Amino acid sequence: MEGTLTARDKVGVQDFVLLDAYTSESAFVDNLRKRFSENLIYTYIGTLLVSVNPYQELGIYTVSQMELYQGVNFFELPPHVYAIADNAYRMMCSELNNHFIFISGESGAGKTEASKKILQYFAVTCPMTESLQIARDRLLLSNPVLEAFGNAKTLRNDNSSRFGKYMDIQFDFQGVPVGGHIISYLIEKSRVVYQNHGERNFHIFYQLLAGGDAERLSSLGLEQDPQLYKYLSQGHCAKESSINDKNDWKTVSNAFSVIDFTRADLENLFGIIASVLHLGNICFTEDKQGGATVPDTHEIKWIAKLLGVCPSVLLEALTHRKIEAKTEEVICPLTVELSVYSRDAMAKAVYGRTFTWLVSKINSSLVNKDITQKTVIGLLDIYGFEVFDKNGFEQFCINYCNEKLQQLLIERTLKAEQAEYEVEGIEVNIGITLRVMFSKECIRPGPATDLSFLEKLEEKVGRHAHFQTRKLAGAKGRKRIGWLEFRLLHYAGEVTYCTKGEWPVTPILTVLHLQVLCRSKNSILRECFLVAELENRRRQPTVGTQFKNSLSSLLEILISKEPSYIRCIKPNESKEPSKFDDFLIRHQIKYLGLMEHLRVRRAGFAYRRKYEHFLQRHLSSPTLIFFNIFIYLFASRERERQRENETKIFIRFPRTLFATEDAFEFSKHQLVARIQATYKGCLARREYMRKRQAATKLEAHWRGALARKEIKRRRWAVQIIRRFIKGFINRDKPLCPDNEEFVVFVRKNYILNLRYHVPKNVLDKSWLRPPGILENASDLLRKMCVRNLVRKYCRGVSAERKAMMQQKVVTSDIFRGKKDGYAESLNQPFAHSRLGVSTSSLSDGFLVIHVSPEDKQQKGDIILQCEHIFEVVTKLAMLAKKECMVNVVQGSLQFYVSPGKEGTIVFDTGPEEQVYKDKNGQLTVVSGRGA
Ligand SMILES: Nc1ncnc2c1ncn2[C@@H]1O[C@H](COP(=O)(O)OP(=O)(O)OP(=O)(O)O)[C@@H](O)[C@H]1O
Repeated sequence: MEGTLTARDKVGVQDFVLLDAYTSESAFVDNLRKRFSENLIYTYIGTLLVSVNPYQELGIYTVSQMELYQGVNFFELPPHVYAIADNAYRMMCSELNNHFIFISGESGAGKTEASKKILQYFAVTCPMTESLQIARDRLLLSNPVLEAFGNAKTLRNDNSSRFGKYMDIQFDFQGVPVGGHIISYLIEKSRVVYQNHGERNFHIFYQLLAGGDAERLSSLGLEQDPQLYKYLSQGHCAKESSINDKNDWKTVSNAFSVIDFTRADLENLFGIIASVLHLGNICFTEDKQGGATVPDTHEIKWIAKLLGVCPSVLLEALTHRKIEAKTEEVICPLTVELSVYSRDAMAKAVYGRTFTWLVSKINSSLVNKDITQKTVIGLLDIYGFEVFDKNGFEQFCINYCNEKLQQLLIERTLKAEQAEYEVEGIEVNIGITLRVMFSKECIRPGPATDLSFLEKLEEKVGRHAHFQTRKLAGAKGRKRIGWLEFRLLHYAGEVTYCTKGEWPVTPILTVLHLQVLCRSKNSILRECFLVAELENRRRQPTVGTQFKNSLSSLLEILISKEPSYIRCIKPNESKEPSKFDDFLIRHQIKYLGLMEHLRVRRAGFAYRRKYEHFLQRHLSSPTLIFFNIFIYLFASRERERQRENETKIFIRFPRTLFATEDAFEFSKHQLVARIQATYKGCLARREYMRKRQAATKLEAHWRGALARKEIKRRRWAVQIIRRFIKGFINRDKPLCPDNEEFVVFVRKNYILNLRYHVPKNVLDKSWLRPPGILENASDLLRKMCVRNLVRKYCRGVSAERKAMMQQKVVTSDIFRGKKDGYAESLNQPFAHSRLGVSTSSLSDGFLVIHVSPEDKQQKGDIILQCEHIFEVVTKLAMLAKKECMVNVVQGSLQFYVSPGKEGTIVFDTGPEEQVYKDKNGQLTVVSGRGA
């Protein structure tokens, strides 16, 4: 309903219950038309689905569509056949009860398609185990086989189901489809022998001829051309462009292999199909006695071969009949006309029972061997109400069935409605009169002639208000009813039935037929025609009684289940897409009882929802304001209707609901924003909490790891310290495990420290104090160090300095302790230059002793003259260990008189030796010329 409300302005209303003019058929049709023109073929009447055949593919049956509807509240999405299927399935799963979906409508309205869509929906959306896929495939593939044998092209539908079908899909407690069961109703056997112009026989005949290979056809004595067979060519449309028999044959052959048909089954089955075709081609001529005879027994032979019967017995069964008197039996020949009737009767019976066998064979392949099967959903695809120009026994049965089913619907729906209103404390006066039209006399075996049958009817049900014959009708109605007709007023309208010919009040099979068929070698036929039937022939129920019985058991099946309804409507007779024939649709609306149904739904209130659902949808702040007003209005208007156990809100006028809905629409954006914000907030909060938790966890882990590391470190430190202390305590002991580490550490440490404290020069006597255990080593090291320093020092001493030092040693030997000032002199280096001796190269006896003039007070160099200059100079040099200090100059030599003042001695040779000082103070020494 909510989905309905959303889209109501766009294309009509999606639920007829929301129509203002709900009593107007025109408004109903208008709404249907409006939606149909937009390809919206589905509309609800409450929970009933109205479907208009679109006659085109609309793309609304995709897997994504199925997923869309899966598990969604019925009213949340636009009407769809999937919504009905899903609703039934969910209810079945949650309440563990049985359901059925009743699909009705006239031929071509789309019932079979709807049931196929539902089956596909279950196949796709239900949970599935691998082993149960076979059951699912069989369920799906039973359809093409049933359609091949039970469907035919009619003027109204190229693939018209010519039988009613009820299919149970069985589910286990988990909602997995585990099996199925099919019940067929009233296959249209007359089609086997006769088709109207433009119609065909059952598809299987054409499929076999078109798709069967040459070998198979020849083994069945068949030709490919369907025109050669009388039973296939009466409708003059054996070949139909919209039907691909060859392809369909492939599908059916494949389906046969999936649903457990053995080779022998297929041989027998196609033997029967071929026999029916051969039967149709048997021609009778009149013999001299007026009896029927068969001039060409070609067909008889083939039938006898295929069915495994005796040809002469078969021939006799077709051309004779047995008259059973009290004591004797007489075989009488039939006329040509009766032989044709007999032949057709046999063909119909053979095909009809073979179809029943086929259904039971399919059922045995669908059977669920698992006894845990829990619930079922039934699909009832049954012919809708039929009103033709000429209505016979079949229409009577179909309409009887529809009447019964309508009765069931009314009982279930109305009672449910009424019960709901009562529970909710609301009074309803629906005013529906159930029209039970059929009494058992209508279909009771009666006399053989059509007229006497009618008279019997008049006698039994003549007083019934809804029954009329020409005799019973007043002067006005008389003209409209024929002598052999009767008229019934069904819930969907008047139908006039003709009793001529088609009312099989007695069994149509003769004893001779049964005798042939019971003894057939074809195992299918033997299963279909039991010998026991021959013996109990008189007690066999008529077709009508059989149908009535099967209908009663169907009703029993249905009564125990929860119903859902789909009403299919055919938009036009020409099978064209987008063509909406008002007249035709009105007619269907009428006989499908849709207006009646709508009236019932609207008799009380257009809208009823549980309070919580209603509030859930509308209780947002902007709508709340409106809602409050609305509640006030509602409460004041309906106050008298309040009862104690109210659980639902009922709104009578759609406009009130729409106004609420408009307010809802108006506030939708705000709502969406708020929902979005709340949702995002919720997501963000969740994310934040997640991160926070993660961070806390991470932090805890990290801290734990750090703490563990710290503990490890401390433990290690404690061990080290302990070992250190132990080592310290045992440090003086010989090297042992207790002190080894400590000693190594101390050594290492001492040596490392020592690096920074080694003496820098030979005079530095400092030394790092060693620990006790290292005293020896330290001593050795110190010595090595000193030696090293000394060596280094010695290497660094120049020869000059060495000489000076040697001189100092001599000085020491001479003066130490003997002469004052010696100690002070120690620091004063001896200058090399402080003492030098110079002589001239000439023969004079002069020598100059150079003394360094550092002190200004002191005198300068000493000039000496001696006789033994060579000896003096040599001894001086030797004394001073300074041979090199003797300087022998030529010409002149400089000397220091006093610091800063120099003098010069000029040496020269002359005739005589002389020493003189000139005016400048310059001293000149002249030595005599050598010899
Ligand atoms: N929902 C749909 N979408 C498209 N085409 C459809 C739909 N329903 C029916 N049709 C078309 O209409 C044709 C007739 O439908 P279908 O055979 O289901 O009718 P029916 O009511 O079962 O008729 P009958 O009572 O004769 O068996 C289908 O072959 C198909 O072409």
